[in-house]
Amino acid sequence: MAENERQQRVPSVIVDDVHVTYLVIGSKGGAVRARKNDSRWKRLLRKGAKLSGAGKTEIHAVKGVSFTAYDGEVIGILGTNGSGKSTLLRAICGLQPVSQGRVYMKGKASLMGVGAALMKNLTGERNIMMGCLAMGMSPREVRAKFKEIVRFSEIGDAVYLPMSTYSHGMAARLRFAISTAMTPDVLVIDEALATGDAAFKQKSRRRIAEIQEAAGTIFVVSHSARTIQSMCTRAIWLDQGEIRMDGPADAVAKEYRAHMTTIRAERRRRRRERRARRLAEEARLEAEQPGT
Ligand SMILES: Nc1ncnc2c1ncn2[C@@H]1O[C@H](COP(=O)(O)OP(=O)(O)OP(=O)(O)O)[C@@H](O)[C@H]1O
Repeated sequence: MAENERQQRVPSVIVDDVHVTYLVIGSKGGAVRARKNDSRWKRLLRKGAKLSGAGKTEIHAVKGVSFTAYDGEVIGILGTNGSGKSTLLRAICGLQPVSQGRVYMKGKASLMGVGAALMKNLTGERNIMMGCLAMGMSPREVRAKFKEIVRFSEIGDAVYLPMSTYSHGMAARLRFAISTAMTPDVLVIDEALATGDAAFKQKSRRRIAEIQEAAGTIFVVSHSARTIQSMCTRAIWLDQGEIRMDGPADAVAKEYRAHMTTIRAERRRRRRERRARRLAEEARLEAEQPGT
């Protein structure tokens, strides 16, 4: 990239050597020892979790992540389950305390999928009010935006019904409409684009483009390299809490896909080997049976 182009870019988020460690409390030493033999816990331990005899488990979910995001960038965060994507984005939004490092932010971040803030037993109308207030809008601003939010979410009169009566798609559309009601400096979208029909996806992409044009920065989390490739200008691949690759979305998505293909082939190979071993063992036992 040319030096003057680099100088013109305006940083919106600086993530500086960020670590996030979860402390899970509530198991006694014996239970901890028992969990060491549990395959799920073995997986966690491989990812950096530490078991302590005092009934505490430390999960080092994000390990020294550093990068600078710029205005106008749409950054995809890629990674397998448990690689730390959501944790990192929650830390960027200030919703997750970091155990080390810092996040510097120009302006305000809005985490799309204000799921935590929305309440199922309240109507869509009340949730629009609460969700927008939580994002820092004034009651007057919310009232002014109300119709637009309902129109965008396509839920019609259901806005006056409790959210518990909504389909998954209706709830997801309302969340998207609320979280993009104002143009945030930094918009964080966690897996939300997977929901909704093709037309709504198209509409949400247009809205994202509008935010991008308003010189904001957008982060998109997805398991799908294809989504990241089609929507993002840049991608960061997280692997076990660390950055494995950071670069143009096309290049990162391509590498990630190749890596996943290798992993899947390796899993298939191991499954075949396990099956062959089991069949061989069964055949051996059968051959040892008296009278066979
Ligand atoms: N609230 C929590 N308490 C304890 N551990 C957590 C918590 N949230 C996440 N973790 C652990 O932190 C690690 C990273 O999780 P995170 O949800 O950030 O990953 P992810 O890449 O977003 O996963 P997914 O794609 O499955 O949503 C995982 O090992 C997970 O078990």
